[in-house]
Amino acid sequence: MEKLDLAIRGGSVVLPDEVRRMDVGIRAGRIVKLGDIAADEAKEAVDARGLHVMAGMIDVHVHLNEPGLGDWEGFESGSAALAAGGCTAYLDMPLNGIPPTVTVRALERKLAAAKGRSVVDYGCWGGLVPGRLDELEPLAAAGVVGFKAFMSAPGDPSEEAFREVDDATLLEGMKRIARLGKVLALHAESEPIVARLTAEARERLRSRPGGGKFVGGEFRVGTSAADYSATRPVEAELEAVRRALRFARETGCPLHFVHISSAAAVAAIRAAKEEGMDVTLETCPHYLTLTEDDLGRLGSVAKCAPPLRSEAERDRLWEEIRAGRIDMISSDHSPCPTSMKTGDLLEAWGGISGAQSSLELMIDEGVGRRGLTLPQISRLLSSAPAKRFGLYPDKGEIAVGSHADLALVDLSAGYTLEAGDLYYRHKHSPYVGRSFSCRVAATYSRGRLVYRLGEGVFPAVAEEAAGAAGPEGAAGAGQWLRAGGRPVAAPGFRDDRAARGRSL
Ligand SMILES: NC(=O)NC(NC(N)=O)C(=O)[O-]
Ligand SMILES: [Zn+2]
Ligand SMILES: [Zn+2]
Repeated sequence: MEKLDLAIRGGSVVLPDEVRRMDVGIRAGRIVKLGDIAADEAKEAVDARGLHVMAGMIDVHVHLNEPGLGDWEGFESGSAALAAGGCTAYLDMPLNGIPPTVTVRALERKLAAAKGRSVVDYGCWGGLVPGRLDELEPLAAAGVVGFKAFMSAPGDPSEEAFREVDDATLLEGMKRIARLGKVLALHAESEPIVARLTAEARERLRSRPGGGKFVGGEFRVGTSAADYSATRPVEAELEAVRRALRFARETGCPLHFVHISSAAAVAAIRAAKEEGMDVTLETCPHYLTLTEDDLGRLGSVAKCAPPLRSEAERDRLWEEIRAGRIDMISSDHSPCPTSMKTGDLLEAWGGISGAQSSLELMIDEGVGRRGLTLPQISRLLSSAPAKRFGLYPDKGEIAVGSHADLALVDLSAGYTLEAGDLYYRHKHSPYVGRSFSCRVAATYSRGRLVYRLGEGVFPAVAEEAAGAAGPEGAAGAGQWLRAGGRPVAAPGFRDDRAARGRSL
């Protein structure tokens, strides 16, 4: 019998329904054995006693900004941060690179930028934007995992940047994406509501030259956290979610709602699921661990859209998680130069740098304080994303036959996150200064050590790096996860369109 390449011994392995002490045997990048492994069975062994062994997180929502905006983030720094956070695969959004991924040519440029430079595996979203409907089919054929549309303005107003959809584009896009068998991911906030409230907030700011206003007896200059949040109320999210669900009901388009921030939106989506619609949703660690008060305290480093909400809303989202009504967790890592995170809250970049902290936050808060189990966390971070986006059974669970994509987590290694711990190109994050009760100790991608605490990120072994080095010299062995075929329908989806006589 050929020897195992690696045995990870003595860890507590997080399986779909239980946590069990066992060894994990790896050969040729896959898990080939779960159970006791003798010392001479493997070429190499890692002592994982005292650690939990989890399936690597699959982050379905990150913005790595290449090509074009590599000075914001890039495949090397972004994927290194993900690896250090226990993430072994990610799906890159069609913005904020230049050009955005809305044509096959742009996808090719993105893939060229990523090739040999990502530490872990990655897939790519294509974009649904006005005027580019005919690009959907070629993009699907080229292997995008699905399409993403913004229902509100994405923040970069420049000519060549990604544009939000109008309703006609959204409706026609859904018809076509349904025919292509892909999922449409939506940033759901109502542009009419947000644009009007933002214009009014700007007007108020201008009419207070050099001045400010009294907030709770305290004189403040500029936009407060409450002012900013009021420009993007829960109603704006709910209206967009409802409209998108209505269009999806008409067109049969599978939907995935990104970064849902309110229990009301979760409830609307749940009702659609109960109707049998093919729809899923994600929320992000920041909506579960931070509130509007943190935005007030931290400033624009914690600015995002939809905005951080109240403590009550955060607690309701945890209830939704506990009840199994939130399908998955993504980071929505939306980095930028730190200089864009200064100035007035209304004008600062909207987006949180969080890719490195998702798994630790979910364990720290979810398991440590909210009574969730590790298998529940693992479903949210790994198996649900893998199943929804066609990566299962290669990825998403610890099972014989799966890729050896693993995060080794120390549940008793408390630490305080410092800016210097971050692998992002720009070392800001609302979690700097936060104390965590656990820490990722090591990450394996297809059986290859890509991160070890205290040692750092290992982009690739020398042979793999040869010929694959990017412009900056470092190389990553992460592979492009080219999508093919139909994704798996959302849990509970009943394909009774034919029975209802609906024509697409
Ligand atoms: N242009 C962006 O990257 N926006 C992102 N920004 C956030 N979420 O604040 C997003 O996903 O909407
Ligand atoms: Zn968004
Ligand atoms: Zn995003």
